[in-house]
Amino acid sequence: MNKDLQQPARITLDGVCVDFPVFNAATLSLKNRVLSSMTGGSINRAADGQVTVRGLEGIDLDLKPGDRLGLVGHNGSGKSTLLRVLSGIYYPTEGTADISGECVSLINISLGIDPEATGRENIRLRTAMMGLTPAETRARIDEIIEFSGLGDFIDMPFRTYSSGMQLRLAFAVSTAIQPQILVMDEWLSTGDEDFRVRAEQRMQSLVNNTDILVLASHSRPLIESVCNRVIWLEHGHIRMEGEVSEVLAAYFSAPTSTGTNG
Ligand SMILES: Nc1ncnc2c1ncn2[C@@H]1O[C@H](COP(=O)(O)OP(=O)(O)OP(=O)(O)O)[C@@H](O)[C@H]1O
Repeated sequence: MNKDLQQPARITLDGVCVDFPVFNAATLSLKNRVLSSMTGGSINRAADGQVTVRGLEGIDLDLKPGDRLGLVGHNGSGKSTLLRVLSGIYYPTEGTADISGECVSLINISLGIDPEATGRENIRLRTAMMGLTPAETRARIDEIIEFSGLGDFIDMPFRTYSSGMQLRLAFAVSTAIQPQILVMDEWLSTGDEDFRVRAEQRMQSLVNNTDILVLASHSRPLIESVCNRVIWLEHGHIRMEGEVSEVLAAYFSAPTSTGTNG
């Protein structure tokens, strides 16, 4: 989309809750409250017996251009669920999520890949999933193929690729557009030395030029290097929010059931 026509990016969550119904939990004893452990959301049983896991509870969030938000928290604290709400994959069970701006999620870059289709066909599939029109894809496809370095293999079925070649294609297409909002859970780095250098530059450029970044990670150095604000999630709630150094210091020094954080 023409940058001049774009609305400023904005993310506003108001009281967002996400519940997951669990259909085969009939024998689950709820006497042992899950909150006694450090991991996971709360497990609840409704009057009709339906068991649900509450992945997120009462999340309020307001992100504007310039915000680089890091998400930390134990396993099961709700980081991936929140990233999926921000990517439009999950809708809140309660509350509202208003997300304005082109969003690219790098949570699962191999999502939607068809192993029987060729690399070129998979580029078209993936760019369509990312919201590009056929004309926008045509304008970018040569660059994506060039970046992937797959040469003539681009017209071979994806299933014939080595695992490194598969990742090259998935990376090249997933990072082909500069979004206003970038959602990710790891710093993507893949391929042999030459590809890794180019992938690193491309990731850095995406992160530098996105209006809003949301990054969930267990890596303290990664969050420290790219974020300017951090939320600590615990059992689906926001336990602490604020400056990077302040929140990370509290999170990494907090006692845990395993004696270690991250
Ligand atoms: N599809 C699902 N069905 C049922 N419960 C789910 C589902 N997805 C997530 N949950 C639950 O929601 C809670 C939050 O999970 P989530 O994956 O968001 O945690 P996380 O912080 O990303 O964890 P990790 O660090 O292990 O990746 C957990 O209690 C999890 O069991």
